[in-house]
Formats: sequence, structure tokens, C-alpha cells
Amino acid sequence: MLKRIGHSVREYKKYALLSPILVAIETFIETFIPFLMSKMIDKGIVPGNLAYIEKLGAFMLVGTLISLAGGAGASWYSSKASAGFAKNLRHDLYHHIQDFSFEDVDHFSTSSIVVRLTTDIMNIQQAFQMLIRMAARAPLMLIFSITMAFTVDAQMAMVFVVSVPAMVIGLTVIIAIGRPLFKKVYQRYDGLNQVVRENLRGIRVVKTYNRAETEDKKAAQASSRIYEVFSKAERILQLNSPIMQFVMYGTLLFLAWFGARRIVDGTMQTGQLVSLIAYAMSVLMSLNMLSNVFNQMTISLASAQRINEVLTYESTLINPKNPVTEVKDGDIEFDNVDFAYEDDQVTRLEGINLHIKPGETIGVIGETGSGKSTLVQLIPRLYDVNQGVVKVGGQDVRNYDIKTLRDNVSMVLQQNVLFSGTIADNLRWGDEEATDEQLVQAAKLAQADAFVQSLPDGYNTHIEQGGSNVSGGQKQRLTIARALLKKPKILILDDSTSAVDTHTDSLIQKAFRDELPEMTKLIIAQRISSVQGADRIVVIDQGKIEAVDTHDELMKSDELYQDIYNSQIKGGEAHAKN
Ligand SMILES: Nc1ncnc2c1ncn2[C@@H]1O[C@H](COP(=O)(O)OP(=O)(O)OP(=O)(O)O)[C@@H](O)[C@H]1O
Repeated sequence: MLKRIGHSVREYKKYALLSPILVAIETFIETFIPFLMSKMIDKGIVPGNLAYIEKLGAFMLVGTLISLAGGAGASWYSSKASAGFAKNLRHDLYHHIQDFSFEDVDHFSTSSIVVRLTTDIMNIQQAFQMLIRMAARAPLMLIFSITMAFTVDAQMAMVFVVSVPAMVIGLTVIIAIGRPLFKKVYQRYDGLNQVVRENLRGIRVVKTYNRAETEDKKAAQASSRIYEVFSKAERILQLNSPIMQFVMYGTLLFLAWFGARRIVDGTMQTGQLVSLIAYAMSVLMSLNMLSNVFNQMTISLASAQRINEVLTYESTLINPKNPVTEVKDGDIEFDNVDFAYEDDQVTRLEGINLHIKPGETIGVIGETGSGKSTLVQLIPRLYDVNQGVVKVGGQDVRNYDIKTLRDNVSMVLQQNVLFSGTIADNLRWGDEEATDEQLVQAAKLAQADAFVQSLPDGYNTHIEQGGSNVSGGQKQRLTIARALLKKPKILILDDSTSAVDTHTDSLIQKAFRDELPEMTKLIIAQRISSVQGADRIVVIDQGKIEAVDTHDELMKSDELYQDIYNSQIKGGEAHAKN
């Protein structure tokens, strides 16, 4: 896992290596100073040898300056390395997610992906910085200090044989209990993120329905759920501090007690005891540092695991070995297709057989939840079938290079979005190279040109994030124009004219018929008027094709179709009477 994530260090490796080298220099000098201090006391101060004191003092001053420079350099490089590592990791994760299918995104959930890209990566960044600074410093300090303590007085230094393992055991137990709790914390962050995202995206609905208070409660609940586990996890980690202090003061007491007796006995000098106490402090400080590193590691191991899950997740939709890079025509065939969503027990499409000829206009109608969107999403491979085959241009869609397939199958989704930028920028998502004339032509076909021209800045009008400054119907027409600019062989409109008035809708249908005769068109709609003029209409009921025929024939033979038609006519009449 760490190897996979560590791969993102890349060009920052040299900084990541320089940092511990500088830390080693800093630590080595730092631990040598108490030794020099003991020499200064025993050979300089006690006998009153001023020349010795001056010589050693100058030596210690130079050493301290080098040690300081090492420490500063290590901080500088470790910040650079960790920030760069986080940048790369974010990029790698984001890049990997771009290849995700709809199913993969469903698998993790959008909120969870957002938390992984932000909070989790920040944790890793902090842990990495600590790792290359502290993780090098703490063990080196520990080893140097213990070695020096044994050099000064091996007998007294035996105290570390007891105190160091005691601390290590305490730490290990704390980490073993704390780690699973932190994993839980991040799962709960996903939950909070979901509540916040939903609220912000649907803020207009929240206001209309006066749901602010309920939404407030939902967010407060999600926050409390984080608080519960987080405080528990933190409480466990905080146990570290009393254990540390107990061992530290115990060790110091031991040294002071036995050291004083030995000085009185004349078997030890004052300088030796001073340096031993300094080394004891260093040993315990390094253990404290190590425990902080472990604490941070405990928190970030949970994050690392979550990031690794995404990074190593093999998309369910992968390009085949020798992909087909050309789509012959807009022929579509469903051959005995069954489909179920991941983790969903219900088969949403069953035994689908349907052949659509190039250039045909097909309407798709059925009750809500009957499987219309699910059916068309299989054509550009937004999901893969469980059984059977979907073919485009005579080829199984799984044989195509995914980009080629999606360039040729343009889909206007039910919940389509515009991105911040101008209208022209948004339309050029369909074709980056499109000329202004081509933009206008596509907009004309989608009946969007007139309203765009009426805006003061025309095609340079700025669209706010999510397209909140254009009406629902205008947004739908712009997304249709965007899809047309791809010049696809197959165009799928998934309930994409639902917010467009019936007159404009019929103008769009007419423009498609007259101007795009070769393009295969699939139009999912709730309104029969939107599909009435199609060559054939597919009626879907509970994931099965109930009938495929023209409007006139269906009106004669298909009960469900007649029901939908009658309900809409009656609905219209009732509406007219009101
Ligand atoms: N991503 C998904 N994960 C699990 N179940 C899903 C998913 N998307 C849709 N479904 C379920 O599959 C069924 C068919 O959904 P689908 O969106 O295809 O219906 P639809 O006919 O297009 O409905 P509508 O007219 O309301 O858009 C529904 O019961 C829906 O709850």
C-alpha cells in the first residue's frame, strides 16, 4: 500500500532524502553537546581550567550553529517534499478517477471521493512531513543518546533497558486500539460531506420547502457522529501522555537518586550525572517524538488505506487489448440483454432484444423507474451489461476504444450540467476546435440560438457554476447543442426536453428530422408529444420491452401506451379547464 502511494513522491524524492540527512547531522551534533558539557564541568569548571572552557565553548558554539542550520534546512526541504507529494498524490488520484465508470463512482459515492481527495490527502501530507523529519530524528536521537549514556556510565544507563520497552509496549497498545477508530472517523466524514453537498446543491429546494431547520439537524447529527468517535479516538491517543510522563519522571528519579549516592561515594563525577540526566531527557524526548509520529501515522494510515483503495481500484470499464477505433455507423443492437446495478438485488433490464437501424429516430417511453435511462446508458458503456451484448455499428461496445465509442455516441443526460465559463466555452466541450459558425449552427438546431443572441453578451455570456443563471429549458437546449457539436453517429436525449415548451420541443424534433437524417436518435421522454413523430417507439415496462412500433400502431395495439396517452390528454384537458 505504502509503495503505491509513495510512488507519488516522484520529483520531490531528492528533497525527501535531503531532509533526513540534514536531520541526522542536526541530531548527531545535538546529542554530542551534553557529552562536551560533562567534560567542561569535570575538566574545566571544577579544576578552574579557563583555556579548556574557552576551547570547548567555541567548539560547542560552532556545533550548535551547524546543528541549527541542519534543522532549518530539514524543515525547509521536508515542507517542500510533503507539499509536492500531496500535489502529486491529488493529481494521481484525480487522474485515476477520471477513468471511473458510473458504476465505480456509485461504488465509492461522490462524497467519499471528495473527502479522500481533500481531508485524507492532507493527513498524508502532514504524516509524510513528520515522517521525513521526526521519524528520522527520533530513532537517531534515541540511538545516539543511549549510546552516549552507556559511554558515560554503562551501569546507570541500564535504566533504559526497562524504561524504553515499557514505553514501546504502551504505545503499541494505544495504536492498536486507536487505528480502527480513526478509520471510522473518516467514514463519518463522508456522511457529513454528503449532507453538506446535498444541501448546497439543492439549496433552492431547501428554501422553497422551508427545510432549513431539518437540514440543520441532519448536519448537526452528522457532526455529532464524527464528534463521538473522534473524541473517543483522541482520548485513547491522549493516554500516551501520562504513560510517557510516568516513565520519564521515574527514570529521572532513578538517575538522581543513584547518581547522587555515587557522587557522594566518589564513584561518579558531577558532570557525568548532568550529562546522564540530559541523555535521559533526550531519550524520553525522542520517545515522545516517536509517539507523536505514531499518533499521526495512526490517523493517516486510515487515510492512506482509503486513498489506496481508490488508487488500486480497477475500473469495471476498461479498454480492450486491441480496441476498435472506428464506429462504422449508427446501427444499435441489444441482444438478449440483462442488467442489474452493483449491490442491487433487482434485475433492472431483462431479456432486451432490439435492433435500431442507422438514421432511425426512436422514442423510448415508459413509466418512471421502468428502466429507460438504464437501457440507453448501456450504449456509450456508462455501465456494462451482465448478460447478452450491446452492439454499435455491428460491434460489441466492449470491443471499442472507450473514447472512440463516446465520441460517436453523444448523450444528453437527464441531470445535465453546465460548467462555469462562457456559453461558447460550454458548447466547445462538444468540439474544442468548433468555429463560431459551427456553434451557431448547433445552437440553431437545438433552438438555443435565438435566446443566446438575445443576451447582451451573446455566446460570451458567462455561465455560473452548474448553470444556475440560465433557466431549466435554456440549459437543456444548450446541453443538446453541446452534444450535437460532437457530430456523433448516435444521439441520445434522456428526458432532455422535459423543461422545454411543447412548441420549441416540436421545432427541435423537426430540425433533427430535416437536418440530421443520418444520425441515429434515441429520445427518452415523459410526454408522448416528444416521441410521437419518431420512426418507432419503444415502450418499456418494469425493465422489459413491452412493444416497439409507430405511434399509430401502438395507439391501436398497446394498452400501456394508450393509458399513458390518455392520461396525458386528460391531464391536458383538466389543465385547460382550470
Ligand atoms: N445508479 C443506480 N444504482 C442503483 N439503482 C439504480 C441506479 N439508477 C437507477 N436505479 C434504479 O433502476 C430502476 C430504473 O431506473 P431508470 O433511471 O432507468 O428509470 P427511468 O425509466 O429512466 O425513470 P425516469 O423516467 O424516472 O427517469 C429504478 O428503479 C431506479 O431506482
